[in-house]
Amino acid sequence: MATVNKNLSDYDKNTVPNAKDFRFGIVVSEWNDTITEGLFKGAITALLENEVPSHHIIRWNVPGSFELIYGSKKMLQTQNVDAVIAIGCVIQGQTKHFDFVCEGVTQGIKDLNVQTDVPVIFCVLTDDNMQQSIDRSGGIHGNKGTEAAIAAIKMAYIRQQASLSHQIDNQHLLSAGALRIENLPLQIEE
Ligand SMILES: Nc1c(NC[C@H](O)[C@H](O)[C@H](O)CO)[nH]c(=O)[nH]c1=O
Ligand SMILES: CC(=O)[C@@H](O)COP(=O)(O)O
Repeated sequence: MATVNKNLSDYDKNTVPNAKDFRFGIVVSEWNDTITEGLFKGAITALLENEVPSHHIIRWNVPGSFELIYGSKKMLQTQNVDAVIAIGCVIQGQTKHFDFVCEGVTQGIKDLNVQTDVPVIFCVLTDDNMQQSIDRSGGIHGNKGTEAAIAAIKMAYIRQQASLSHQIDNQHLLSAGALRIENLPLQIEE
């Protein structure tokens, strides 16, 4: 389904987990800042509407979308966040640079999701022209920042539940008598 058939700001509040204890990092590209500020507004509004305390949200700015990769990596490495939202807007110019920036930031953020334990949400517009970006950052097609914030809450919840499940599994094993190998007395053969 293309964006034209779906308003990016629409979501069912009943499907959004309780987010009041989660902390979020938001990394914002300064390229096309009229658009990225609109995306940020959509994201911060959705987080606050879902009871995320304002002091649980940390924002960093980076020069362009390509720097979202490093900025998001340092955000999740140094700040105690449950998810990161990477906000950018890449618009086709006269050269193939658009293709390389879009591919680079896409692969870079994918790599962060594979290699780290904190979900990084891809809130990067990759548009043919400024009007498409306006339409998707609070215009007729809604706000991708809103969509990204809801995704961030849902992924933070999945991360939390996965961690709890892992702890329960371990606790179950220990309580069922599966002692840790390092606690067993070692019998040294003479
Ligand atoms: N043309 C756009 C860029 N280009 C800049 C790169 O993202 C990067 O900052 C530069 O190559 C230095 O590493 N960035 C955008 O976010 N949007 C564009 O339309
Ligand atoms: C996405 C870009 O880097 C692009 O907007 C830069 O414009 P140009 O391809 O005309 O140099």
